[in-house]
Amino acid sequence: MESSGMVIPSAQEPSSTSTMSNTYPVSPVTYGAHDDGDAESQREGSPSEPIESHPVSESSPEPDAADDSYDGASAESDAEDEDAAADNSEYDANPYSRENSSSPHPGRGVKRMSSPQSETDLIRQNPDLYGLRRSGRARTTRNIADSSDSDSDVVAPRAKRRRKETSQQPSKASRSATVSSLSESDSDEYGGKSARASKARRRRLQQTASYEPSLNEVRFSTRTANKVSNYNEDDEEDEAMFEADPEDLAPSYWAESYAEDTRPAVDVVLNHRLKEGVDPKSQDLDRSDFEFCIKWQDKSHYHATWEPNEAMPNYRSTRRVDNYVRKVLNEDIRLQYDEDAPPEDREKWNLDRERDVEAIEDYKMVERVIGVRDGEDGSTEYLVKWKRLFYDSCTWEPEELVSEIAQREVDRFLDRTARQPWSDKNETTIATRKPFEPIHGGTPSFLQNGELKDFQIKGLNFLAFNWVRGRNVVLADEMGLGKTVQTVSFINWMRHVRRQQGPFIVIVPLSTMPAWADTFDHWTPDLNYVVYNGSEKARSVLRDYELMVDGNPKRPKFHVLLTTYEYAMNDSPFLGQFKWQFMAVDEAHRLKNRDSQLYTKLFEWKCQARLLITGTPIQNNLAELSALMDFLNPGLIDVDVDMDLNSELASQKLAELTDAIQPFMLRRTKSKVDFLMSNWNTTRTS
Ligand SMILES: Nc1ncnc2c1ncn2[C@@H]1O[C@H](COP(=O)(O)OP(=O)(O)OP(=O)(O)O)[C@@H](O)[C@H]1O
Repeated sequence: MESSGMVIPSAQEPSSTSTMSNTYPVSPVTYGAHDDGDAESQREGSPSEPIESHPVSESSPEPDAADDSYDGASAESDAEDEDAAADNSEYDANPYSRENSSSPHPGRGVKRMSSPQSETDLIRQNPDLYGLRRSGRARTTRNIADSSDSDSDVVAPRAKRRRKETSQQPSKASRSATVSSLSESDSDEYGGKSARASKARRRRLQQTASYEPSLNEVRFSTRTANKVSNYNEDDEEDEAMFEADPEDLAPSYWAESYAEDTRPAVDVVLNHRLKEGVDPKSQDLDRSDFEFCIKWQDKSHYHATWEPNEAMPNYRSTRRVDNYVRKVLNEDIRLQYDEDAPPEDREKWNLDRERDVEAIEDYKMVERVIGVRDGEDGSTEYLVKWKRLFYDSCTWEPEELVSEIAQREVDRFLDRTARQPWSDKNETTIATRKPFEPIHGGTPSFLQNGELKDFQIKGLNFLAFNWVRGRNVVLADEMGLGKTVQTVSFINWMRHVRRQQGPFIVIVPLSTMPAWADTFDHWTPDLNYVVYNGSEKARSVLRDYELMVDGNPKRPKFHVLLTTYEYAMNDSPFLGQFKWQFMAVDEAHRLKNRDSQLYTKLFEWKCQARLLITGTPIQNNLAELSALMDFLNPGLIDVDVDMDLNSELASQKLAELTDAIQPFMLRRTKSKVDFLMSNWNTTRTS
């Protein structure tokens, strides 16, 4: 048992919606498989209807080890047509669909990055559409908050100048974008002072994460971003906030008069409470009646302490406390005691505070132990990654403490260190792999906490069958049918049945990253996956501690690296050093342009097996289809991208093309698998 419960801070990415063209019939072509196929039968390439007149169709995915093809074809249902048409109308109706790039690379021709706020709006307003029509499954368990370090710097000496600089970057509001409806719904709901304070509260609390403007970093968390506040942060209009705190200034500022100040420095004020004995009904409360929960600079949230107001002279950077008092405490007092304060303001304020406090408790929980060293006094120290914080917030902590609060994570770390992934070379090499043996008899034991549906086991068999054959495929099930679950199952099949321990890489859009992490956590808790994201500093910590033994990419120490397109492209020189056993690309229609940077970079990586995952395998034209097919199996399928779709021969040619593609693509629709969402709940055991 190695990892669990990863938190997903991540990079904010450009919108993934694509520009539609009319070079191809509007209805997306679908390839699919009946879910009711005979377990032993297998049909190879039965012709289907022409692509332009009908969605193409389906086959039984039941594998047969003796055959070279896993599936056959037949016409997809009319229902599929309707789904497709509905999808397209959605597309056309959405303004973002035409404006934003399908390529995450910002520098390409007509393509451009959406503003982060637009991205946020798009996610929130169109959860299905974002990421090109993923399912409507709830993705609200984790949300995005920015990870800019400017939060904690805002009252620092050079804050004013910095702020001007950062205004050249994507706006701070943009960086604070969140997919949570909660985070945005209140913008107009409450006015006046409390609204401004509320806005400030929504800014993040996490401290001092270094910010990478180029990646426009954001954070996923298990809670809404607006639960995370930085009470030390300023309102835009509050210029006084930018005055330098002399205590924060660099030593050189004071030249000769400087003497080292060793007092502890306030990093963030996390909370406040009335001192013991103070009457809460008192009408003239002020800051002297309160204690403040202080997170100290260079220390984790775990070591935050309660300090009375009169203790502040003992500390540095207390301007942050002043700011907190002005912006949070005073507002809190006003809302609690002013009878004229609107009740809805008070209610919202209290809810926000509760959420903030909950979030802070998470920051005190050990998510992973990632390193060990001898401390200065010879005692052992562990490097701790804290829950919901990026890797650049890792801190070295004494062994006694970590053992006391997270012995399980210590054990997991030691276990990972002692048993590095090892793969069976006979299975790694395609020529020496054992024949395929389909999974029968229900959910395999290498999956935990749930039961796969029959059609998902067939999907798993489809992936496994083709892997054994050395063929790369597309999993194109309709949204919500469990493509993520099937892919995660397949990865664990490789590990447990074929003794392949990676490294595997899963490249996904930002919006689906939390769902991926949840799926790994839930179904394969024995698998060590690492979420590769965060600022340059965070990724540097990741590289130093989580990925390789002795810095050697030939000796990976993780099973799966989960990342986004942005990081994959940005860190391609590093990530391209690994010899990937398997690469899965989610929302893979992003690879429809073979000239895009994402396509060319991923294509260059050494990778033995590839899987494309998409609910909309073919959208516009044959060139896109050709690009996808060549990404998987270069040169294997000859797609005539210049085909005249109006010619007499078009139907026949398209039917032939359909046959050629069919073995490489599995698509089922909800109507075909008799899909009932409520079934999930009854089958899950936890
Ligand atoms: N066998 C199962 N048992 C319980 N829950 C399941 C099962 N299969 C899928 N789910 C749940 O259904 C939801 C959708 O699954 P998943 O995300 O894997 O689908 P998907 O095809 O990848 O969807 P999308 O195209 O929207 O990404 C998830 O919440 C997942 O946990």
